[in-house]
Amino acid sequence: MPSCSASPWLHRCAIAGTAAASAVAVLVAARAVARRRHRHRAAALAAVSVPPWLKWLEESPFHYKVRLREWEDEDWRRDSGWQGSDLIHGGSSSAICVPCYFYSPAEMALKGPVIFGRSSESHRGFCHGGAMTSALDDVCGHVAFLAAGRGPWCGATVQVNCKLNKPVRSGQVLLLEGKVIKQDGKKVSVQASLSDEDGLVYATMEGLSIVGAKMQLEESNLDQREWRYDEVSRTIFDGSPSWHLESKQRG
Ligand SMILES: CCCCCCCC(=O)SCCNC(=O)CCNC(=O)[C@H](O)C(C)(C)COP(=O)(O)OP(=O)(O)OC[C@H]1O[C@@H](n2cnc3c(N)ncnc32)[C@H](O)[C@@H]1OP(=O)(O)O
Repeated sequence: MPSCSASPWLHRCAIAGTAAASAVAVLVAARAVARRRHRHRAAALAAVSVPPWLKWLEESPFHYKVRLREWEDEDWRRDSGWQGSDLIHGGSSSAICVPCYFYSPAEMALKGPVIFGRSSESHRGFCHGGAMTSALDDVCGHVAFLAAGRGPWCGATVQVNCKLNKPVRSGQVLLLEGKVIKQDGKKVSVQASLSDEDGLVYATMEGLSIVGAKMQLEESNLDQREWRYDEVSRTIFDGSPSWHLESKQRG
């Protein structure tokens, strides 16, 4: 290091260089933290993944696993304008947790396990009817977006008419299924159900979702995303090119 008194200019350069190096170090550390958080989140989702009786969904040649970046990447989610965690796709600590969805284009049907967590409880040991309805609402929206072929969040669920047939125990894992039965312009009619391993039906829904609706006052690239199908991994991604590639590399 040159003498400071001998060369104030060199001294300033050295300080600037040190500051730049620190900034780079902070950036690298922040990236590492983000990557670690991402891995933890993916591990948390994997930990609550598909129960043995629904493993066939992972192996089915007719189904594609659906991956939305906002379900998996908390940092990206926060930086992209989301303000909280997803009611349904927020991971194992959620009251209602769908760890993954599988879509069959041929059937226009979306299926996935749903875990009603301890905080979904209402009456002693049983889960809240609103929790069952929320799960059905979620599948109604997402199956409509997939079947309409546009992209994620291209509309909303506007009707969920549910029939709650049997009480669901808090902690219970059920199969959540939604199927498009009709599309009339922007209106997509969906039938959905919650059933268990033995085929017992706990709830059914006749729902309506609207597609091609403007959901944000100011639209951004996020609202223009399209579904991307990856035939090798049998996955549907949310269409952000970098996310698609990064996810493929990670497997
Ligand atoms: C975002 C979804 C993610 C999926 C998983 C999560 C599910 C959700 O929680 S979604 C969030 C909860 N839902 C909402 O907040 C929806 C609130 N509603 C809305 O914002 C608006 O109704 C919106 C934007 C969806 C539709 O508005 P807009 O694009 O102006 O549609 P609009 O022209 O009024 O209606 C289109 C058609 O749908 C019909 N329609 C609209 N709402 C309803 C309704 N509730 N019931 C029956 N029909 C309806 C209209 O009658 C019209 O029919 P037609 O074409 O025959 O005349």
